[in-house]
Amino acid sequence: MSTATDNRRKAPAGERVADWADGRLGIYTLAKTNMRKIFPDHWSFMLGEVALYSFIIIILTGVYLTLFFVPSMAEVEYHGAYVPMHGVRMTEAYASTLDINFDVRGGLLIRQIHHWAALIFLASMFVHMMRVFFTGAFRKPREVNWVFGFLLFVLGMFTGFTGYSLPDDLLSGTGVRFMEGAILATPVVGTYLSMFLFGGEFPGTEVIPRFFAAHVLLLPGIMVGLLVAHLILVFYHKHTQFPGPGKTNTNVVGMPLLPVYMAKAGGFFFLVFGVIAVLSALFTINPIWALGPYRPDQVSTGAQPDWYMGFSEGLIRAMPAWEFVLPGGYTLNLGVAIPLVIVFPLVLTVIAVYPFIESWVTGDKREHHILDRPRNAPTRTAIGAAWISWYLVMLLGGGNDIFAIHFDMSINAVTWFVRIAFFVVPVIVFIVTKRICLGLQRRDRDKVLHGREAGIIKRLPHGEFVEVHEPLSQEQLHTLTQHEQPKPLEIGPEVDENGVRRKVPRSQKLRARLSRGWYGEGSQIPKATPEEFKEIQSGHGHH
Ligand code: HEM
Ligand code: HEM
Repeated sequence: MSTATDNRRKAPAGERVADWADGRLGIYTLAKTNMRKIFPDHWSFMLGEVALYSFIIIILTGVYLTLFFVPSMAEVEYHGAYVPMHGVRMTEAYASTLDINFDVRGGLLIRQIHHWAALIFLASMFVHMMRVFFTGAFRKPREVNWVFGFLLFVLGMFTGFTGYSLPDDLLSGTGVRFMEGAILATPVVGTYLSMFLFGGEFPGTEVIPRFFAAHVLLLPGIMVGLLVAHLILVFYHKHTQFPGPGKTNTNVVGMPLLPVYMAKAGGFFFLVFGVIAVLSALFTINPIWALGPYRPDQVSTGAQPDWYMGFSEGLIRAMPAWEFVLPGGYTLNLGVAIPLVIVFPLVLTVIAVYPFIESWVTGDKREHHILDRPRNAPTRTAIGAAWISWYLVMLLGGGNDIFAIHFDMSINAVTWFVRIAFFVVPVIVFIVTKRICLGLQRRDRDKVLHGREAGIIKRLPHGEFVEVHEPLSQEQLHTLTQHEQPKPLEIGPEVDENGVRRKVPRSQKLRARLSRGWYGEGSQIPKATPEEFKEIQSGHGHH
């Protein structure tokens, strides 16, 4: 007679491991609720993924660099593999970075991958942020996730800056000097802050070890925490989707996370890694051996920060060198304080709180899971475009010397152009973008009412030529007409029917005025009404 135990077939090994884990971690319930989670498909949703994958690549390569990099400002005489530097006195930080390039196996490639991945990481974050901005994906309930993302962007900038400074070469030292200047220009506390950061007079012997701790531990640690929170929120809110048939504020149309999305994401990771590796293998970045070690009394020509710091560099180069000595001998360096201590943080703050500003102006407190087509939010799109143009102008300002040399122009002419463009270009771009959006809305309206121009010309029996218009499909009609066209906020009459004045706070008046700019006449083209559509369809007014 056989026992019950003999009869029971042994479960496959994988299932047994899963059972074991489920008993302790509850993975079945977790997987059941999340594995079939739907992800909508659109190429622009891959931008966040590029940021994610380049961040992973940065961490992997960073760990390798940490094995060989020596974060010390102690002076040594170089005798490594790079002969032209033999006998030169330098810090251990610089010497160890030379060693990473010339003595460590794979060191140069890993260093290049780390640097290229950093540039792509910040660029992808920037473009991802623009995607979120232009489609209105930051609206309720995602405002907090916008703030998390914003913090990732700022921390990414500073992590990049501290990393860039670690090799202690002439270029990066010049960047640290720039930062010291900004700190010193801060009224009242500047000198104390600088002394605190550098552990005494610039450059001292402390800044590299301190930047190292911040670069490999503190800042990436905070970033990993924020990133986890960011992705949990993406999961929790579910992803937004572009308007289309069957897509509503209460559903998500797309592919399940497992297996489709996971397979795609895995492949995409290797694609991003591959592109960064090819870039790093082919194009030299930051050849510190050609720059030499940092010395405070030297600056090389054409010194440039990485692109994401170019905005602040432009601000400072365009600003006139205003400096006043106050009674009592206190120097106020407005030429540095205005751009770096006031304008730069102010710009960052406005970006951080933008979702709250917009919802205050529009009075829109509803949840949005369907994205805006940028043309249907002309004011927001125009603000975004104006901001990008402003950023580019400042980037040009940050490279004024490079432009002057390459285009054989006077550096003063470039600087004056940037000063004027700083005020003029964003205004022009704002107006032009808004008009383009309205033009596109008008085209949508025409397409809805009259169909798509087919490009086929027909001659009627009485001799008239007409162009054939093809009607749009139901899906296309839905996409072009699903958006709402809210009315601007009204504050109502200031005097009631009994002649009693109602006090309207100034902030409400400002809000109403801004709301008119957002939704009022001239900011949206009324979409075709069902009546207009029916009339055209029934044959009247057709051409
Ligand atoms: C370390 C940097 C970042 C990573 C790795 C990251 C990653 C992601 C990923 C993978 C998604 C989902 C897919 C997508 O929509 O692209 C996402 C969504 C989102 N991200 Fe980021 N992000 C980063 C930075 C930012 C920044 C700088 C912002 C804005 C300031 C931001 C705001 C958002 C918002 C609001 C969503 C939700 C969008 C939606 O549901 O449509 N993120 N992020
Ligand atoms: C957002 C994250 C990060 C960014 C944007 C970033 C960026 C950079 C940049 C631009 C450099 C200068 C590279 C060069 O010499 O050309 C650098 C250097 C360095 N990074 Fe990072 N990094 C990040 C995270 C990390 C992490 C997590 C680690 C370690 C676990 C790390 C370790 C290092 C080391 C040791 C160096 C100095 C060696 C060298 O300059 O080649 N980094 N980093």
